[in-house]
Amino acid sequence: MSQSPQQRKGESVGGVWRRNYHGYALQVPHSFFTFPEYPYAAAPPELRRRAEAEVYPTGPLVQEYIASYCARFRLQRHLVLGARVLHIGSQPGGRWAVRYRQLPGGGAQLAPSHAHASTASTASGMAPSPRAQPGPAAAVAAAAAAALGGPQQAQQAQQAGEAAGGSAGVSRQPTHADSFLMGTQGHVGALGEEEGQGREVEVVADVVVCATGMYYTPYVPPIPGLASFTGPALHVRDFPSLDLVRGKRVLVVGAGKSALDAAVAAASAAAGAAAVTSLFRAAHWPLPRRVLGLPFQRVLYTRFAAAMLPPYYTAQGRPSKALRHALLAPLKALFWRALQADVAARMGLRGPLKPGRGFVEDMFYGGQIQDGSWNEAVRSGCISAVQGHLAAVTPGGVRLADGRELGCDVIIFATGYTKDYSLLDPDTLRRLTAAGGEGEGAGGGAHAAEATDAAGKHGASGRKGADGAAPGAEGEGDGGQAGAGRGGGGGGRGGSVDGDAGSSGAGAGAEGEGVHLYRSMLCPGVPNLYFIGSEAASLNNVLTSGLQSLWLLHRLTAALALPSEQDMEQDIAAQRRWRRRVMPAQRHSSAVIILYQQR
Ligand SMILES: NC(=O)C1=CN([C@@H]2O[C@H](COP(=O)(O)OP(=O)(O)OC[C@H]3O[C@@H](n4cnc5c(N)ncnc54)[C@H](OP(=O)(O)O)[C@@H]3O)[C@@H](O)[C@H]2O)C=CC1
Ligand SMILES: O=C(O)C(=O)Cc1c[nH]c2ccccc12
Repeated sequence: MSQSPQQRKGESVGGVWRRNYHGYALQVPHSFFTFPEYPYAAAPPELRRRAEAEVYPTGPLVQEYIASYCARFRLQRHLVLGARVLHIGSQPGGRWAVRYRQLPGGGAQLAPSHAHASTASTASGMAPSPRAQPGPAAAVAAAAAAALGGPQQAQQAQQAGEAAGGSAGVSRQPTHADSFLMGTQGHVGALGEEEGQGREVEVVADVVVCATGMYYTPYVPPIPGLASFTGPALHVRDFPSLDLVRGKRVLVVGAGKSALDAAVAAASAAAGAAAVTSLFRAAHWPLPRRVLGLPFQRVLYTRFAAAMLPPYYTAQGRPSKALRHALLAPLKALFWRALQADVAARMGLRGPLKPGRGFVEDMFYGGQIQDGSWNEAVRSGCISAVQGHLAAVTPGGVRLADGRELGCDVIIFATGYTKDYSLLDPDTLRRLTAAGGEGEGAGGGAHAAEATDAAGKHGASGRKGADGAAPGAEGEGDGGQAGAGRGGGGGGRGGSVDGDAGSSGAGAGAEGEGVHLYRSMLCPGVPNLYFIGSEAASLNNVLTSGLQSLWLLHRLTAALALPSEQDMEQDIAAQRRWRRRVMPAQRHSSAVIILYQQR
């Protein structure tokens, strides 16, 4: 099996917006993907003009916007570029020792004396330190920027002449970093070949903020025979150029946003592919840009939509809320049925293209805005849509569970992302995965069911809950999930698929339903470690990260006191029970906020 093409670029900020699949673009209007303190109207005229012309901007434009944001708030001063974090270990006194490798050509070194805002070092983010206060706008802004993508942010400005290191020696920097924001160079996949090179550096930080993103570490299911495939097999994130598919029979695995977009790109006339097949195990509800005669956001980004949801976990045990929701149940069912009917009609969803789950339950997978191109391409025969379960890869294609064989020359796995917190020391990792209490017959706070196990449950839930308003009606079954600590299934590291299941294992539970945190941001019993963006999926991620940054700012300036550890544990446990009842089990279910963002 051949390697996927690697795209090597200079460093810059932007995470997933810096490089992704061919033709990727923002699925929401750019006004919903904007730092509150930096509307497009405040951007330089050239960027502003281009954004005005693109309500749904292309990925590179979003990346430029993020870079422009960094320039505006002069965040370069706080960035360490081309730094690959190797280990984050807790130290006595609640501090963290962060060890990283400064990659050759990897940009600027940490220069504490030049740092203006006093911030603590992070794996790939930053946080204001309690000691000397940065201007809130800059601090919050920087943290929000860090939350945008993968491990991550860098800025070209400091790059010149910094062919850092070259030798593999270990240097111990000053033991206390005043302030910096750390980022690796591009995707992890691009770094593998540099393993063993560069200078190792260790710094001690008061606070670590993990802002490594929800969608950074590619997930490729462990499929037998993958290594025997003769053509390229890659994760969708490594599909930046149509050259890969010219004249080829292309198989795209998955039915999420990336999968449908990649299939449309591969089936375009410009790509000149010989054939394109979308293979998926279950269809998801597409969300058209207009629903019920209105722009989608006028319907779904509202308190009305929030009121139509199953009650939030905080309503548990409150009779008045329970009564209100019981009274509203018929209206909720009606509303979601009307919405589903409208979407199904608008997008021509029939047969296997019509999702079995109700709209609300399905949104817990992440949701996706579609402009109808994929459905149109399927209708016109440019894409063949095949529903089935991938059982094995053969040298010339794939075999499905029902025995069908599909021949193909290229496989694009648009099978989503996982988390990898294996940089954290084992004790911290154990605490993270145990948050909210262990037990309940499910093997700990973070399950380690593989996606396929989770699919078993999805399959079982099948066509129930079609009214979408009461997905909880399926009961609390945790069946099929067991045993924390399985790290399998995270192949695809190195940018291509090597079939080496388990190579990137998250170590403890990130293959299951994720880590359950207090307010999606911290783990009781693990002081000075915060998560921004990497454990929260909403329908407005920049805003969510921005709000989390503000919260953190108040927390670190001691303006905000936390509840007791016991109360936080109880809150996490209540939330986890509710999630298991209301949401389908999947890799990100501990982090899903989605439509509840309005509450
Ligand atoms: N422009 C934008 O703003 C974009 C935003 N996004 C967002 O990023 C997030 C991630 O999207 P995406 O990259 O599409 O990933 P998703 O996780 O949403 O989708 C992964 C897909 O892979 C399938 N899959 C996973 N494991 C297996 C397996 N073992 N066998 C078969 N199929 C499997 C899933 O199937 P199943 O559903 O059955 O589990 C699903 O169809 C989403 O929230 C999306 O909205 C993504 C792209 C662009
Ligand atoms: O803020 C973003 O990055 C988003 O695109 C959020 C998002 C994820 N899934 C969605 C489904 C419908 C609308 C927005 C989103």
